[in-house]
Parts: sequence; C-alpha cells; structure tokens
Amino acid sequence: MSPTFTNLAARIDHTLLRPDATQDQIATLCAEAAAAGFASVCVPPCYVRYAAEQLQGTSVPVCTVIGFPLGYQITKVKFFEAHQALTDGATELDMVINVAAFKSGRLEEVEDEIGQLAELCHFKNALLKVIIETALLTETEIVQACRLCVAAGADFVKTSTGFASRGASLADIELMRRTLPGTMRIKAAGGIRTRAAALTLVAAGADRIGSSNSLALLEENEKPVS
Ligand SMILES: O=C[C@H](O)COP(=O)(O)O
Repeated sequence: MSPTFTNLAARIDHTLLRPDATQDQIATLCAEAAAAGFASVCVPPCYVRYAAEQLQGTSVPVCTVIGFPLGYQITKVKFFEAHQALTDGATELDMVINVAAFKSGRLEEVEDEIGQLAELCHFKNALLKVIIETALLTETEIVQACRLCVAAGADFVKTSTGFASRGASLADIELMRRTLPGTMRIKAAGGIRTRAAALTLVAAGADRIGSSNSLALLEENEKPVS
C-alpha cells in the first residue's frame, strides 16, 4: 500500500533555502508545515530563531543547514554555526560534508568534523543529517562517505544540497540503502518535484524527503518517474 497523505507529509522537510528567501515567505512556510503535518521546516540559519517563534505551540521542528551549500568552511566555523543554530531553536542540522577534503583523501579530518557535530547535536538532543552531495561523488565515493557518516555517529545521510548539478536519484538511494545499516536513516533531497518521485524514493529506502516543492508532493499526479 502506498504511503497515505499523512504518512508522506510526516516524512517531508518543508524547505526554503533560496538566497532571496524573505521573512514573510518563511512565515508562510511555517504555517504550511503546521497545517500539513510536515516533518520539519528547513530554513537558512538566519531565520532559525524566527521560524522557532512562528512554530511555538506546534510540534513542527526547525531544521537548518550548516556549511551550506559548498561544505568547505573550516570545522571551527561549522561548529560555531551549529552551536548558534541549536541555541536559536533548531533541533535538526543538515551539515554539508567537506567534499573538497574528502576528495583529497583527508578522511580522518572529514570523519572527525562529522563526529564533532554529531556529539554536539546529541548533547543538545538534536539530529545531525550529513549532506554528502552525491552529484559530486562516484559510486565508490558514495559508499565511502556513507561509511564515514556511520563511523562518526550521524543520524541521517542526506543526498544533496539542491544547489549542485543534480539532486537525489533513485540509484543514489538504492546504493545508500544497500550500504548503510538499518539504523542509519536516509534523506533524499534536491529536485524532488512530484508525489510519484517522492513515493518512489521512499519505497527505495528514503526515510525523509527534502523539498522546496512540498505541497505539490501531497497532490495525486500521474507523471511517471524519469
Ligand atoms: O533539502 C534541501 C534542498 O535544498 C531541497 O532541494 P529543492 O529546492 O531542489 O527541492
């Protein structure tokens, strides 16, 4: 049986991360999330405090992004950004892996950075999702990055920022699900525009969907998945 309206909504991080996102648009995003029962709102760090105020009295958590969207900020900067976001009211952090360091073979550094943020999040009863940006990785590198996230104690591995050449693919999700232990959750994000696409990714193993087109995912449509 395919997930119902309620089930799918509860898996969606209702997202607005555009550089020109206005405060009024964040207010609308929060109201939509509360009405639809989305899993969270995912907003830029500068709007975490505002979104938390908008969502006071609801059960919708605030998610934000760290080291976004390129991932190559130094660890101290990412740690400060994460600590500030948690202080402002975020309870879910989507941190972009340092792909540049990863591609340079500096794997211990990458794992240590993820571990530091995972430790901070868990101390604050928050979730850490690590964005590995699959569009930039080979299949072998996706497997390697997933294993780093497991070793470092992340809660989710997330496919994409939505700002690279492509977002989540079915092949990404299938490979990540095969690679990761059942305890490690997967977030598919980037370019997910239809309900059919979202349901296909959920069926393949995605536990969460990140989308800036979330309301459309709640509407029945017949468009086939490419
Ligand atoms: O989850 C974060 C992504 O930015 C969402 O990507 P999208 O804007 O292509 O839906």
